[in-house]
Amino acid sequence: MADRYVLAVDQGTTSTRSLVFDRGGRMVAVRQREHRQYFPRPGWVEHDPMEIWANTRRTAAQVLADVGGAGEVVALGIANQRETTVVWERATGRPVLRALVWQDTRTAELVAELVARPEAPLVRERSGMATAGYFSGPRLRWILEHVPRAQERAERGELLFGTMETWLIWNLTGGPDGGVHVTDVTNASRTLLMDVRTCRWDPDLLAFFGIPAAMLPEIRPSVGVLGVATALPQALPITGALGDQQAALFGQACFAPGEAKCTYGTGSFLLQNTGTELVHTRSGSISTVAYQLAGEPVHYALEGSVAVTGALVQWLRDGLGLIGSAPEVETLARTVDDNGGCYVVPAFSGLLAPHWRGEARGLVAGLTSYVTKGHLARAVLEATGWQTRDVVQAMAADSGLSLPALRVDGGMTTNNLLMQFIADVLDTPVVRPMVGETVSLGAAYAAGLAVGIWSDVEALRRNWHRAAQWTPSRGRAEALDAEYPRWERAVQLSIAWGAPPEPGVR
Ligand SMILES: Nc1ncnc2c1ncn2[C@@H]1O[C@H](COP(=O)(O)OP(=O)(O)O)[C@@H](O)[C@H]1O
Ligand SMILES: O=P(O)(O)OC[C@H](O)CO
Repeated sequence: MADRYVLAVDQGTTSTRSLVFDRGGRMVAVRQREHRQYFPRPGWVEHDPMEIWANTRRTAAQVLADVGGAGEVVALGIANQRETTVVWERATGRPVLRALVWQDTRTAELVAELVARPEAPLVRERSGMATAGYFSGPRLRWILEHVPRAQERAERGELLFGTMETWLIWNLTGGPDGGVHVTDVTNASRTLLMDVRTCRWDPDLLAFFGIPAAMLPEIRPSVGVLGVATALPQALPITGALGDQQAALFGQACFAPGEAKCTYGTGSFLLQNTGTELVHTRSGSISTVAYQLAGEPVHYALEGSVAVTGALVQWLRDGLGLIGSAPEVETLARTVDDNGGCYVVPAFSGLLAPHWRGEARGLVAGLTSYVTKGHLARAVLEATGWQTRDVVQAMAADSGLSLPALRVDGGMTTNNLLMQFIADVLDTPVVRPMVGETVSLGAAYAAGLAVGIWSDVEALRRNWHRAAQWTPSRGRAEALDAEYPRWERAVQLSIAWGAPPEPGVR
């Protein structure tokens, strides 16, 4: 009998990848296409949804051809960049403007107005999230205010809203000709419009943001039938969809409360499974949906989202020209023994968790003539470690859960110096699995579970194998504990720097 395979689409911030996995969780084919990044104004970041749809269709068709007759591809799972917001015409499938990407900061003023309203605490209570421009709700509000007649057209049901998985599923299942308008519950949890306890659109939140219910997709479990993709060379049931960071949690087999992963890429996203009980957050982490299997209760996670980690290394390379490639940051950092008293806070577009201060701006603190580019490189890497500690502390305060180990993935995890620093600064072992493609693997797992490729999550757990581990160095945690207040002070300075000056102060 031919092997049974699963197709996964990983629709990310910079590219779209289609991958095919076998039952052992091994990747047997992969195709990738980058899409253009549009920066029409400072702080604005846009993608062309039509380009992303074309890339999805093309890469998926390519991998299906690549595996050819070798095995039978039986299901499709989707993982996507989260919070990126698309609005399109139901009748034509044409987006009303380009997608507003999760990194886009144009809603800053709008968010400040919303936060000042007396009903604002409702947002955290109901959605589990912070009222921040990072999430989709404010972007959708912005679109309805700025695209001519969008509000009235949305109210009449002529316009549809979706995050990337919704947009892709609608197109895959027929677009204007009967496309299915659905979202998975993890993506819906990032909109600020869903009650995180009931997992339904919340009328009070819709009223708060002024969003017409007629434009919203139906919320569905992450694992279960979402539709049939008829727009591919082979019709395939779409049986899994997850936001990419939740997909990485799934692909890392973090199914038990306390198990956690952090994906270290352009930004970093630490998610810790908290089980089927919702955790109320007060310390700056957010309560998000981890996943839901059809017919089963929702599993929740706490999340610490950090906007800039690998992007700071890119800045060292492209902005300052101090290194020629990202891996060179480790060589440069190893030319010195410590940070020389230097701290870099990469608040390029404000700070996300646990501070949620959109106005913060980046800074380099502690400069003396002693500091060299080696110290700066070390401070750049340490910024990722310190930010990880910030979010882990907030999550521990919110959940009371300990962190026995941190599973890691993403481009920065090839940096041994950084991974050791993270193990030391958290005083926790850091482990990396054999399969680094955790996002797409998670999407494949979700889709494959629904069609019986894997019997249950325990079968997925057995596929997880450790490739590398970093253990805390003896005595280092105490030294870093003592140093941590300096980092915290640098963060406070970066927030103060971005705040409007007090009246009378020049
Ligand atoms: N050896 C390294 N040390 C530090 N940072 C690295 C290293 N290799 C890659 N990076 C950073 O990792 C990021 C790319 O990781 P990736 O997981 O591909 O990110 P994304 O999925 O967000 O595009 C880049 O920001 C790059 O600067
Ligand atoms: O596409 P990525 O990997 O940059 O992930 C983006 C996150 O989903 C944003 O919340």
